[in-house]
Amino acid sequence: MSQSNQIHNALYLAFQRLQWASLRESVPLTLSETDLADLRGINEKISLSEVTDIYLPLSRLLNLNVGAKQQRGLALNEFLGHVPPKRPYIISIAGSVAVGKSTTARILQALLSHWPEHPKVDLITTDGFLYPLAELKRRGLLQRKGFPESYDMKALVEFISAIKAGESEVSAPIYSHITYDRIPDEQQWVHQPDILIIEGLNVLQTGQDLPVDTQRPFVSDFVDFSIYVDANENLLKQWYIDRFLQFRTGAFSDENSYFHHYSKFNDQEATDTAANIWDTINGPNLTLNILPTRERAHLILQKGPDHMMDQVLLRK
Ligand SMILES: Nc1ncnc2c1ncn2[C@@H]1O[C@H](COP(=O)(O)OP(=O)(O)O)[C@@H](O)[C@H]1O
Ligand SMILES: CC(C)(COP(=O)(O)O)[C@@H](O)C(=O)NCCC(=O)O
Repeated sequence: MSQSNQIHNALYLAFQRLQWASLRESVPLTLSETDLADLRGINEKISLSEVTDIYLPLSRLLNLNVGAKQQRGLALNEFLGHVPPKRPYIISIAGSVAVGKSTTARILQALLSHWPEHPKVDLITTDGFLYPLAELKRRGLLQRKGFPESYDMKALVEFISAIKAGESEVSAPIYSHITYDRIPDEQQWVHQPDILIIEGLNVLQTGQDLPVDTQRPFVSDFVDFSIYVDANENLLKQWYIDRFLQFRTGAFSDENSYFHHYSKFNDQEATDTAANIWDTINGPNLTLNILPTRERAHLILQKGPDHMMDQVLLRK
């Protein structure tokens, strides 16, 4: 069954792919060959029609929303009679492991930075706020990686709160998919961007899903526009396995890789291993903690086979 069947129709305007694509008509934005090459650098599998049909209308919608927010800021300035600090517009991107959150985030980062009103667009992933591997082991959470309790939510909320307060420099820890751990002694710095995109499976989670000591505020309190990237679980599992098979010949062959031993696996062994990780960790996390947050999003992007977006749902 398509997961879209479970979404509350009264909450969203639904656009089929072609209807959505037509909403870019008035976008004065065209992509040069260099821009396209940059997008290909993000993910060579991304098709040009996906960019023009889905991401350009989306960048137009986001640009309009950023503009509306900036106008409200001007009204507030006039009312208060002083100039407040520059506060970034915050966009969050949620969804399952392997749905394409980071690819979506990087495409949006590239497209949004073309608009002269907001050229500085930074991107943060919440993976950096996973507890370090040793701490996950100490807490017995190795099989619960990605679950709410595996993140240092307090630090994540402090981070986003500092960004929203307009602090001039804020840092976040960095995660490595190769070492499967936080990178020690390295930070990503954020210096008052016009827009911050924050991507992670937990960005729509609220108090009900989180440990008691981190119940309020939560990430979504600081977010201006939230996106959920959605797909049927059968596809997600397949995309997870495909990515795992690619990693086997790429990242896992690095001797520092946590999964280096998997690089010796044949196709069947690697497929079985990935399917097992999906069935025991990422699949249950999707059902228990990620999918229930979907209807909190302002926009839901629904993908079909080959990562083609077939429906877009926009909150009324
Ligand atoms: N639009 C797309 N077109 C084709 N492949 C994609 C697209 N988005 C993601 N992928 C592929 O799907 C897999 C998961 O994408 P990724 O962005 O790493 O997901 P996430 O950040 O949600 O875990 C990767 O192998 C990636 O190359
Ligand atoms: C780090 C993650 C929790 C987040 O994943 P992402 O959405 O960035 O792909 C995930 O990649 C993960 O490590 N899950 C645990 C099981 C596994 O896939 O190894």
